[in-house]
Amino acid sequence: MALPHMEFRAFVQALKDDGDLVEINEECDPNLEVSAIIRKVVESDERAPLFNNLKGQNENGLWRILGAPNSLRSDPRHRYGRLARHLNLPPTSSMKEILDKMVSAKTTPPIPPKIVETGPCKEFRLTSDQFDLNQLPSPTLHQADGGKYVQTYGMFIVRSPDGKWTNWSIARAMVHDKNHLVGLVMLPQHIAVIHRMWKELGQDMPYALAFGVPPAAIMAASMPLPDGLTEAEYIGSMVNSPLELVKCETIDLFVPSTSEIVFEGTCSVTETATEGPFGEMHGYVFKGDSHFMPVYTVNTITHRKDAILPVCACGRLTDETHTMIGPLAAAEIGYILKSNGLPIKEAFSPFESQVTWVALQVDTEKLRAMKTSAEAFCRQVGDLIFRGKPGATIHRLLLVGDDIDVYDFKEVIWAFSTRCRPVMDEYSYEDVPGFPLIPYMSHGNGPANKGGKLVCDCLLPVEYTTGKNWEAADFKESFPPELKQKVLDRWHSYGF
Ligand SMILES: Cc1cc2c3c(c1C)C(C)(C)C[C@H]1C=C(c4ccccc4)[C@]4(C(=O)NC(=O)N=C4N2C[C@H](O)[C@H](O)[C@H](O)COP(=O)(O)O)N31
Ligand SMILES: [K+]
Repeated sequence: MALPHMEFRAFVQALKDDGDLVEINEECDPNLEVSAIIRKVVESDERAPLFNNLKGQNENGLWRILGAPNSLRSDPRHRYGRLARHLNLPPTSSMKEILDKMVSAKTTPPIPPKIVETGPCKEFRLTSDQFDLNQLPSPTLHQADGGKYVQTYGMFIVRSPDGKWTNWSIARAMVHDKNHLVGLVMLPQHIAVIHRMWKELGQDMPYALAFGVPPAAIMAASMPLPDGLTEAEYIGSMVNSPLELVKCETIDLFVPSTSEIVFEGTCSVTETATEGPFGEMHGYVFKGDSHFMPVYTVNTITHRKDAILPVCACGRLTDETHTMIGPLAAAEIGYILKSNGLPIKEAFSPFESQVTWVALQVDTEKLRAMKTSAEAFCRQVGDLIFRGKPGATIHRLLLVGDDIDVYDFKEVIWAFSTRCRPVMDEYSYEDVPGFPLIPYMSHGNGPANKGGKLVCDCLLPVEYTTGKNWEAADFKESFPPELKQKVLDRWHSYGF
């Protein structure tokens, strides 16, 4: 078996070896029961549930379900252990180490994938008359959802008509009928950009949808990497070995050879159907909130024996939409600011902001050397991020000083609450694309797709000129080191 970050089945075994898996062998109903269990798991950072016995499985065990594939662990020492296992990092890794790994391939040469003849994803093959997506255990995730969201943690593979750019990404999709899905295809996402290219040609877009791909791949699929970048090469470079891909049966695309399940077909550039509502990443499902979205035809399914479908039952904290979408966008945002020469040290999207904020730690010594004003600096940051794709889902950028750990929300909210004067220290952006999935946008008072963004300056004026002129009234900063050491040494003998 390959390493956990390179093969999904090995990843599931690694969770089991970590004591981070609960195997449920009694029959569970994919209609809400499975999702209710996953919801309870992710709301309490419980171990990942593997449902081995689903109502509706076919004779070859298609399919089982792994819930909460990339959510949090309750032990603070292994909080991000499931994410770390996606990247072959130690389970004690911090979020900083995980995100640094995700940007590490920006400065190393791409490693193209290796094409192999066949692989485990080819063990079984079903043509469209041999399966019915409504009979298979496609899960209903929230009672008000508009359909069975079978696709929440699989990877769409689509390629530009000229063949130069192959994009891997996660985008949701629900069962439309026996052999069709309908899925969210929305700009500025690359799947929508490429869909438009095919639409201009008047040709339906070939796609593959691979479930249970190498965990390192699904991480990059969820990251807003630059336009035109082929994730397969990026991931190869990130893990320092070529990904093994195998050709699809019916279309000219390639999928990871160890994928658990592969759907193949074409995404219509003309036919749409109602998609949604869906219990989304910000924690809401609005009844009747559906839109017309493209229809995907599923021509062929190939899969492993007893294949596992990974499922993200998204909504309120803390699931994959929070551990991945916000932090991975923050990693890209931090990289963009640094590569434009701005004095940014760390970038993170706090879960408590429902990943609508990114906190940016500023190197204030370098900031002072810039001899800039708060307004000029904040506008520089806002213009770079709010007018680009990686910032699409973020509505507040918080600039904080060296003393604030952006990975610790208590620190971030302290700086925001005490150093950013409402209105005066906030720089608004109403003329940039907005993120229509946030309720104050989709169901708010203003336009759903435009504006509603702020750069919040949580740096006090002295941090721009002469530097921090205060001490925090806390144990760390308000006592001489030798006294602190004495207190720590004697903590237990005092009686604590
Ligand atoms: C990890 C994860 C990511 C996403 C989603 C989900 C999970 C679990 C589910 C649970 C299915 C919920 C929705 C929520 C989704 C969503 C929709 C729009 C914006 C953000 C999220 C959405 C979706 O339906 N449509 C979409 O276009 N992008 C999604 N992303 C983000 C997307 O994978 C990243 O943005 C990535 O960077 C794409 O690649 P590229 O285009 O940059 O190359 N999808
Ligand atoms: K991507």
